[in-house]
Amino acid sequence: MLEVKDLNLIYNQKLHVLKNINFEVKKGEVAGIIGLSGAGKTSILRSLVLLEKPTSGEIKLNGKDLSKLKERDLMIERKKISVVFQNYNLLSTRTVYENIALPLEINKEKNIKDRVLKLAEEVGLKDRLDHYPSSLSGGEKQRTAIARGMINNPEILLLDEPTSALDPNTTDRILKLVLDLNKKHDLSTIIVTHEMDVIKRACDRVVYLKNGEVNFFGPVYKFFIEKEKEIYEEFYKEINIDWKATRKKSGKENQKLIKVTFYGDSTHEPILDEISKKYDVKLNYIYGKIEHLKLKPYGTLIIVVEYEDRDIEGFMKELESKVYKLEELL
Ligand SMILES: Nc1ncnc2c1ncn2[C@@H]1O[C@H](COP(=O)(O)OP(=O)(O)OP(=O)(O)O)[C@@H](O)[C@H]1O
Repeated sequence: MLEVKDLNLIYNQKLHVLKNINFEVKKGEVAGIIGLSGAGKTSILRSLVLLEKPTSGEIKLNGKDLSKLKERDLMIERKKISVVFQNYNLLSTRTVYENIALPLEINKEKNIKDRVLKLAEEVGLKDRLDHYPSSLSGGEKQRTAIARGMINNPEILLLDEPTSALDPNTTDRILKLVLDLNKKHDLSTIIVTHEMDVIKRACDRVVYLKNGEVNFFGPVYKFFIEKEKEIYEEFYKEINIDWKATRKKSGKENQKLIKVTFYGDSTHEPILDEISKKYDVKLNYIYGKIEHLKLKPYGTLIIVVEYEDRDIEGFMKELESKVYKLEELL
């Protein structure tokens, strides 16, 4: 439904911030756009709704290239994409009710009260409708901004850093709300974030932006499995394991250092235990973790295999056939 093709954005004819960006978002999908500060996330978000006119490339919504539309047609198509900005952009002189109703008032639409009340109930703001933004918590402000974004039944909801200003419990509740709305309305949702956890817990596919380029675009599980080392080094420096030291320590004869990746149901099965017994090899676990993604878990283990005179080739072959990925690190 949304296709971004060879998108380029150059600010002031010199700063090339978005370089040949390609990705798509399907109907009902939750896509995440992640990158470190300065990677170009906000620039993409602004380009998607033509607040920034792309220097070249296409932004196709249901086959129509928004960047080529005339002002009037663009206004019509633009209404199908709602943006919830990071600072909420709520009007301080209007109550929660009046903030949510604003887009309907501007369009002089009917049944405003019914629609606002229904949505307020859905997002959990029924008891806050006559409050002003200054008396709302961060989570309530975010709910109000999301409700206002949803009031026109958009086809795409674009959320800019929806949880970066919230505590962990409120983050949980806002992500749950976003996923509930996504399911109930079969709504395509794009979340711009710098938090890996948001990608893990809420997204189906991810666009990983690095220095204005798409470094990865694909399913979230593939992203974490294939880009693991890179993203751990970039985003979680403090828990990165010392690969060099690990390699050195295990560099003896009749030993292999392997990395095993599981995905889905096999993550919780005793595969290694069974195969190691069958081939009578000894396993020394150096590092392990299980991550819970939106749909299925994935796990990584780093193991030293001690094999003496055992059939190590048979062991490796059988293990490879039963796990998502097997790598020999040494
Ligand atoms: N309107 C603008 N004019 C000129 N340069 C800009 C403009 N907006 C952003 N930039 C520059 O473009 C680059 C990408 O910025 P952008 O805000 O898109 O990144 P970001 O990934 O959203 O970062 P952050 O997470 O810090 O918000 C930065 O070098 C920034 O200084």
